[in-house]
Amino acid sequence: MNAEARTTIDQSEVDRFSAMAAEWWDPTGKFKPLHKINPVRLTYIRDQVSAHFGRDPKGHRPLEGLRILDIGCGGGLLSEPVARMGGDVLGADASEKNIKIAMTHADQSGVTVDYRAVTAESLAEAGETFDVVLNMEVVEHVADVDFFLTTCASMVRPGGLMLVSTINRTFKAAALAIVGAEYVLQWLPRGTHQYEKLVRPEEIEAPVSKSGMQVVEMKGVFFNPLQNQWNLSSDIDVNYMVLTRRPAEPAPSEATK
Ligand SMILES: C[S@@+](CC[C@H](N)C(=O)[O-])C[C@H]1O[C@@H](n2cnc3c(N)ncnc32)[C@H](O)[C@@H]1O
Ligand SMILES: [Mg+2]
Repeated sequence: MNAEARTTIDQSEVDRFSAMAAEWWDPTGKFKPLHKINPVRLTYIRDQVSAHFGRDPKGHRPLEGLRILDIGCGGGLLSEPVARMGGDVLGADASEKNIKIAMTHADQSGVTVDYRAVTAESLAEAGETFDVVLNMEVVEHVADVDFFLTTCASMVRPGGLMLVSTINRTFKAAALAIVGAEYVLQWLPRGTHQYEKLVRPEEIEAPVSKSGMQVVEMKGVFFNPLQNQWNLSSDIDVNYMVLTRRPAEPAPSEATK
């Protein structure tokens, strides 16, 4: 395929999210699962990014001054709280409708986020770079996972991080995240996730490594029905997050050794 023809946009996926855009900030609406999962993933992001950049995670604005890309930001459920933690956040989404909803909500909440209706490939082409790329719940909705991940990774500065979260392509995920969540519990509209589009850990690790980054750890995120909440877990068979980092550039004196 001609490199210029390569795109990460699966138009039917983007259209599906655009059609639900009005519901982004309704905690009981179609995005309820993302609202429910937000506390556990935000704590993980805050703690990992703080530890990596030598910040106090319990400080007032631990992410102050870090340039952060929230790729596939939707209505901004992550962008806003990350900006509140001090992050200088660029929220990018392929859907203009999502970006409009995100902008209106940020205005109303008094949070500053640089929202743009653009793709990862256009940001990379423009030479944008970031200390942290948040790549949460998007890879299972794009057209070309390998290209999407190498493009996102290319924007991570030396010494920076990328966090990827998605759903594994396993029998257990088909049973819990598709049949359970869409058909039995009806947490999500039917058709939100297609089994073939789910992403295995090695399909994240390969493009990330190819881009010169390393996997630091993988963490499962599991719903506990008794507590009615999501927790971190060592089981990455269903929902999981991958923390990756780009090695820092060697100091000039070391580079010449
Ligand atoms: C499940 S939502 C995740 C939203 C947000 N990251 C979160 O976790 O709260 C997936 C989002 O990815 C966006 N999207 C799909 N394909 C994309 C692409 N190729 N580039 C950028 N955004 C994309 C959709 O429009 C949608 O808003
Ligand atoms: Mg998803």
